[in-house]
This record gives sequence, structure tokens and C-alpha cells, in this order.
Amino acid sequence: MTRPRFRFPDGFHWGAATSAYQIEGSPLADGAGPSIWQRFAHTPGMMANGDTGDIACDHYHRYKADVQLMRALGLQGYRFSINWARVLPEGTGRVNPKGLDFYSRLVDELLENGIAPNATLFHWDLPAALDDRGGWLNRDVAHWFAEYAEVMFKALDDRVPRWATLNEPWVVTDGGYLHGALAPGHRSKYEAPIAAHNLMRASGAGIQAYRAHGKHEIGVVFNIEPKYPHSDSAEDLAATRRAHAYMNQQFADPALLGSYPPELKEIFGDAWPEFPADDLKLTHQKVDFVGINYYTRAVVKHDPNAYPLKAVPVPQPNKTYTETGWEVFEQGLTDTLTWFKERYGNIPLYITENGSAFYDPPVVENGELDDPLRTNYLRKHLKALHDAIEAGVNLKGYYAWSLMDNLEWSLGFSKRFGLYHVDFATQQRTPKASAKLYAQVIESNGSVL
Ligand SMILES: N=[N+]=NCCCCNC(=O)[C@@H]1[C@H]2[C@H](O)[C@@H](O)[C@H](O)[C@@H](CO)[C@@H]12
Repeated sequence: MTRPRFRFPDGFHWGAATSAYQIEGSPLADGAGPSIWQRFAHTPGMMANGDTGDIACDHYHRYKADVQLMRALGLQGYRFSINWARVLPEGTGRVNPKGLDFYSRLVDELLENGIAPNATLFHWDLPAALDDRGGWLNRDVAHWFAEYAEVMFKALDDRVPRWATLNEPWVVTDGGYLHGALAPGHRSKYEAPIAAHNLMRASGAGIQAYRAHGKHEIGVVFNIEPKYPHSDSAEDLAATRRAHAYMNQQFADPALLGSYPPELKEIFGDAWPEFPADDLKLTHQKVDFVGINYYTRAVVKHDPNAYPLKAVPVPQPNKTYTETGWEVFEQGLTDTLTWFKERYGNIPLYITENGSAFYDPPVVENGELDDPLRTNYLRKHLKALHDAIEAGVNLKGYYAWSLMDNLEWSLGFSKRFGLYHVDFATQQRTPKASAKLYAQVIESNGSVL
């Protein structure tokens, strides 16, 4: 019997992902300290509709029922993040046992239901107390992060087989330090490179701590958005190169090559510091895997007025765009994975996030909501994933973003990425048709595609 066209390799890992501030709620419960997102969300004007993570999906209280939702899909893994300030309310020093206990209970519930925990130490919610001490702009943050990482490894590594240090450092620096749309809301071309550099120093220090205390796997998670030139003019090709270096190499290169791409000095000019050479020895640590978050691509053209890249994305005609303004372009996922393999070698890779926000009219049929656009996005991207594996990429697994609708950062609850719909007034979870497809994909290891 011939093998089904899109059957994935035996042992391919199927999961779903969330993050602490987006789903947990109760950000200050049981001794937790505030994070910069707790502060940012309560700063007037920062969040769409004034939405905050005060309740979100109330996962802090509903985690057992949410694990049953994961089990209903047949998930083999669940990628979640740890709210640093729940465990270390001041960011360093005193450990809050009730904060640690929540994550211990979550991990036990996952294991009891045959779901492998995949824990991310930092998914944007830096303790506010550390931001008061300079946060990612203070070189000491590498030590603060390593101290936090060691607390978590000692507490949970006996039960957590896979860790990530950071989630998407590019978004933290581009959104939080350059453009100011995300916490902590700074707007400085001088601060952004320093924050970026210290994020990767901290990730390196966290990996070093894992080598001393951990028994399983640790990696780091990057968002990668492939860049395609609008034309083959020299200007557009150079603009595409700058955009690619800024988003896709600025963090992976120091982590995996121990160097920065030359375009960064070109982009930031006098705002690009001369970093101590030893720093890149710290950022360049062996990783057990890399997580790639893929959503979309960008077609890029030169624009002398665009700050600081002198490059802008070009909307594509006759294409489907999601509610977050991202073009549906599944070929970009295949291209991203083959590029990553060519540049960094055949490191084990996971797609740690992939998904889409669409306004799906909630049509309830036999207890599920129909979401044709999201279902189509999922199907096309899983096929593109399979193409990358056939091209020789060492792809180990896939985590759908997201398990359930949640707080889409400063866009609030208006952008829905979930496989499960959440009615935030009642906290009712309802599986979407995309959840049903995903469950069939997991059950058949892709053969159903
Ligand atoms: N322009 N543009 N381009 C695409 C760049 C994507 C940057 N944002 C992400 O990747 C975030 C990631 C985050 O981990 C999660 O917490 C977010 O909820 C999802 C959805 O937004 C994605």
C-alpha cells in the first residue's frame, strides 16, 4: 500500500501553544509580582478596547479543564510560558512558593494526561521590578535571567523534557524598545540594539545554567518572516537584505554563529554599539533545538523615509490577509525552513507557533464553530511543512498557535487565533472546525491532509 502523500515521519510531535499573560489571568494572585505587561495593560490608551490580562482565559483557575481540551485534540505536547514574576515577585531573590506551585500542578496535570510539557521561560512578561532596574537595558539582566532559569530547572526539569529560554526576542525589541507599541513602550533606536544584545546574552546564560542543572533539552524560539524583493532593482534587493538581517538574523546569528550580520551597523549607524567580543562567546551556546514561529512573509521595497530600515512591506494584490494584516503565504514556511537549514546547519527544529486570526462568524453546528479560513490556513501550512521535511529539513514537531482564543497583546481580545473559541463573558470554550481538522491530522499523523 502506498504511503499517504502527507503522512509525517513516525514520532513527529504534535502540540499547541499559549503564553502566560495571554491566557492565565490572576496576574497578581497568590503573591505574584507585577510584570511589565500588567503595568502596560493598565496604562490608559495602550490596549485595544482597554482589554487587559486581569482575567483573560482564567487559565490560572481552569487549567485542569483546559488540559482536557488538549487531550480531546490528542495533543502530544503543550507549549506554555512561565510568568517570571509569579515565581520571583521581585525578579530575583525571594521565591514565591505558590507561584512555583501553579506551574508544578500544571505540569503534573499534563503528564497525567499523556501530554509533554514544553516550557518557555520568557514570553515577554518581564517582572516590573527588573524593568525598574533597567530591565533588558541593564547588562546584569543576563545574571537575573540565569538565576530565574536555575530556580525553574531545579523545580521542574525532572518533569519538563523541553525548555526554551526566550520567545521571539525580535518582537520584544522592535515592539517594546524601537516602536513602542508593546511593553515597556520605549521608542529609541539606541535602546533597541542594547536590549536585543542583552536578550541574547541572557539566553546564553540561561543555556549555560541548563548545562549545569538540566537533564533534557533546551533551545530558543525566533519569529522568522521570509523577505522577498518587490523588484530586482539594486535598491529593492538591498532593502530586502536589510529587512531580512534585521528580523531574521539579528538574533539567530549571535545565538547560532556567534556573530552579527553586517547590515545591522548599516541600519542602526551610530546607534549600533561596539559590543565586547566576549559577549558573543556567551550568546553562542550549543542549543538542542531551535523553535521557529512562522506566520507570514513580507515583500520588500526600498523607501528612504522608512525608519530605520529604509525598507517597507508591499501589500500583495489578490491575496488573502488575516485579521492581523498578514498575507497567507504557506510557501514562505517551506522557504523559511530550507533557508534556516542552509544558514545554520541541520539543527533539530520545531515550528513552535503557526496560526491565523480570522473573523469567523460563530456558526455553531453540532457543538463546534465553523472557521473555514483558519481551517484552510492550517491545511495549507501543514502541507508546506511536509514539503520542507521532504526537502531534508530536520523538523521534529509542530505547535499550533493557539490552543484557544486569548489576549492578543495590545490588540486585546479582538484577534482570535484559537483552535477553541473562548466566550470571554462566560469563559465557555467551543471547538472550531479547525480544532476538528487538527485532531484528525494528529490522529492520522498527517495522512488526512
Ligand atoms: N508584521 N509582521 N509580521 C509578522 C511578525 C510576527 C510577530 N508576532 C508574532 O510572531 C506573535 C507571536 C507571539 O509569540 C504570540 O504571543 C502572539 O500571540 C502571536 C500572534 O501575534 C505571534
